[in-house]
Amino acid sequence: CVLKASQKRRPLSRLLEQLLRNLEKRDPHQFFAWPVNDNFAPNYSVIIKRPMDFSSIKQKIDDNEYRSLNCFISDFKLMCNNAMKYNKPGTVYHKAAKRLLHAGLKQLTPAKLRPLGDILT
Ligand SMILES: COc1ccc(OC)c(-c2cc(C(C)=O)n3cccnc23)c1
Repeated sequence: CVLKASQKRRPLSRLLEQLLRNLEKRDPHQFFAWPVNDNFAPNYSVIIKRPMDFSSIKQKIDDNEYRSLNCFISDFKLMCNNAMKYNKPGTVYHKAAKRLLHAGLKQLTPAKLRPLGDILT
């Protein structure tokens, strides 16, 4: 069937959704799935000025807020760096963030992205 204009996803959005799904697989405990709650993380909103999580990234994709792949990658790095800033080294969250950042950036190298064609140009 022919998709209505409203159902057509922009090529960049379709790519970012695919990349997001692959990144989420590297967060098996879903520590990064939702915004961190101050009730579980004392003073989180005081220490972390720009919170970020996978659900917020998904919302930004759906709202067409990402104008480029680099903006998407910046939010992914922000999310991981927030966790490495708030949580002390050696904690489960700091270690999970470090692993996620490392694994995620390996998925986002030009060599890995090139097969996706000139969608990025
Ligand atoms: C233990 O189960 C959960 C469930 C959801 C969480 O964040 C969405 C977190 C969580 C995630 C984080 C992060 C990412 O810093 N965190 C920091 C302190 C206390 N809890 C958390 C933990």
